[in-house]
Amino acid sequence: MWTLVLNCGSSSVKFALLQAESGETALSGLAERLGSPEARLVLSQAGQKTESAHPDASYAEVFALLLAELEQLGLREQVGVVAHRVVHGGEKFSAPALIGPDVLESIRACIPLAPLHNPANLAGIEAAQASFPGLPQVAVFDTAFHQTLPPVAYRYAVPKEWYTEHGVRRYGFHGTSHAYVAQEAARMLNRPLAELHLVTAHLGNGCSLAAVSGGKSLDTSMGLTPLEGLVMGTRSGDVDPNLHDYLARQAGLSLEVVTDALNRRSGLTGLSGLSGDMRQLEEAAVQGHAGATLAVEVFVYRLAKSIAAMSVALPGLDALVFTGGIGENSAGVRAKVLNRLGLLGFALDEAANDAAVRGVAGQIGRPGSTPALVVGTNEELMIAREAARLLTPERPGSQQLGSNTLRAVTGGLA
Ligand SMILES: Nc1ncnc2c1ncn2[C@@H]1O[C@H](COP(=O)(O)OP(=O)(O)O)[C@@H](O)[C@H]1O
Ligand SMILES: CC(=O)OP(=O)(O)O
Ligand SMILES: [Mg+2]
Repeated sequence: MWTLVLNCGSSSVKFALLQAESGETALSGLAERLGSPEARLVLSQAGQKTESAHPDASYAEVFALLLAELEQLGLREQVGVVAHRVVHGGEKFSAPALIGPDVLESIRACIPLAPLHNPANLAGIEAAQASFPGLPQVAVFDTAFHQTLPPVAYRYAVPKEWYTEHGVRRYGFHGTSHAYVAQEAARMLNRPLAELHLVTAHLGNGCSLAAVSGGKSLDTSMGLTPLEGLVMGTRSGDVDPNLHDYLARQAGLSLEVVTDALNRRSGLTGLSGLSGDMRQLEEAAVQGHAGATLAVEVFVYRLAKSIAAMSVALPGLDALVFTGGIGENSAGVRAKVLNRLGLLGFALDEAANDAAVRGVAGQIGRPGSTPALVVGTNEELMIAREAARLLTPERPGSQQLGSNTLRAVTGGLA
């Protein structure tokens, strides 16, 4: 059965049509800069990439283009389930959920906690429901994997009623990616996941760490929202919590202006004054751009510091895992990070590090040192697998959903 996976971001949509069992992918792609004059669609099929410009295209228009493409390939009728990445599920979801009116309402209720992501996720769900009215739609939550965090990791040191009445706690994100690369790391190390203690570093546009012990998340660097923790492409990560107050009094800036700047004009973008794209910054740093050099150095310093802090959650550290666009491709970032982490037993194998680029996974630590692995993430495959696990009752670990339950939660659609 083919699964259509949709990952709707704040200005982009990633999608894949794949088989959950084998990972065989018929079509995948990315629509980015939606709503802007530079909007474009990139499709990958059988190793071939095609790119087209669609100025000012919206989510709905991109979805129509995707459907037309599926139709043309004769695959539209083959889609058996649509699986959606949903960024914030609050405390309600520790597993994927079949989308019905209640689940939609819960996703909507989490909009204030992920204002950049959840509205886009809902737009994707609504578009898919309209186009595939008879099919089960499954939500796979970024937050679900981190529902195993103990209170010591998820509680903030703030008044108790903020937690009990308003849900103020650490939730954590990028859960499907952290879970997937932890499984892959166990395979590469040839050891059971159940006995491994890992720190996983997902370094894309958004960046986060997780401490994964026996396949369970024990701590993570993102918090109530995807703004906390590491330096990211456009997000600040950790700042002094008094920042809003200070800027309001000192510069007359409103809550909205500061929040928007921390999300969209900070991180690598804010530090460099040039770009939030690591590859571009590394190139500019080589040319002597001072802002780019500073941005990369701050990114690396904060990352190394957080990896050391994250290892406190674990009884030991069996390996560090790098993934995401930066983790998979930037040998420079990986080298600088490991060189700062000698105290955790890391020692870089330079040749292995230089060899590990897009699509090439590998061990980049010297023999006898704490292993450091580069692992390609595959959130789409993991989302398809999670959806299949939910919908196939006989599989071990899946939820036992009978057809009546299916009908109930989908409001009669299944
Ligand atoms: N060869 C490379 N060298 C350094 N950074 C790279 C390279 N390729 C991609 N990146 C960086 O990866 C980041 C995007 O990561 P990605 O995981 O694709 O993003 P997203 O979170 O949107 O999925 C960007 O900062 C980009 O510059
Ligand atoms: C939660 C999050 O930060 O997601 P992304 O990296 O896709 O922005
Ligand atoms: Mg990504």
